[in-house]
Amino acid sequence: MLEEDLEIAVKVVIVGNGAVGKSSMIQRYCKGIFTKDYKKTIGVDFLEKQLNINEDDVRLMLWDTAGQEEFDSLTKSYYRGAQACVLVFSTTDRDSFEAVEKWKSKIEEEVGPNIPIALVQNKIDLLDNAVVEQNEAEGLAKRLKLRFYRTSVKEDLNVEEVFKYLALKHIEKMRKENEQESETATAQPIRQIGLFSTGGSVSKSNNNNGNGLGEGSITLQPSKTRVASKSKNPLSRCKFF
Ligand SMILES: Nc1nc2c(ncn2[C@@H]2O[C@H](COP(=O)(O)OP(=O)(O)OP(=O)(O)O)[C@@H](O)[C@H]2O)c(=O)[nH]1
Repeated sequence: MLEEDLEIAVKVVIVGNGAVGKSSMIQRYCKGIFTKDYKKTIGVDFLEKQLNINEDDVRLMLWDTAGQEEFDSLTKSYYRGAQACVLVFSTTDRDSFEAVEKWKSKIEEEVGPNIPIALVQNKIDLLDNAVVEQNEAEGLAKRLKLRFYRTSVKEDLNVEEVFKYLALKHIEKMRKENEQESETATAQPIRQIGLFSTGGSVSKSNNNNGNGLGEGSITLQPSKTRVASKSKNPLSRCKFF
């Protein structure tokens, strides 16, 4: 299969207290709509969005998780395998800001410390009723080493930027891991034929011993999160399940 027929799939989880605007953010990003009604998420929802970043086709699988504590044990199981995270709090809800560290720990407990996270202060159209100062939000982002965005889902401010940043971070991370793997593979030549890991690209160590067969090996590198079959149908760029 040709490289250009592949796309990068990224599992993104959206977390944060109830009513901060998580579902609205995904709806805005995927469907371009905003509704004033609040319908709390029961468990989890899932939407998908395709985008193109520097020639790479990326499919974001967006998991919208319930912010209410009653769903905690259920939503936690959906964090597994997440490759990026949007952590949202609201400009008008102090508790949601104070819960940021707790959400970060919850995510990292399930998926480890290296997951790219964007910290998002939503509802900045309501700055007149703000209960969180801009500098304290920025300070928290700095202390937790998270990229910080201020968004208004209602006014469609900065929403795309959040997801683009996470997609870019994921691609960067994937490239680094691939490079490290190839470096390790060249540094330690494998001397057995038939040793391989699942899927992906083939690399050959060519150590010909004179009988034409060589004593080298064929190593199959894992293909990471790439999935096959790039869809050319523009209507399929945003799906709702
Ligand atoms: N003014 C304003 N209201 C917003 C914004 N984003 C979301 N809302 C409103 O905030 C309320 C809660 O939004 P939701 O998206 O349902 O919140 P949620 O975080 O998914 O909530 P849970 O499902 O309980 O976790 C809704 O009434 C939205 O219309 C925003 O940027 N500005």
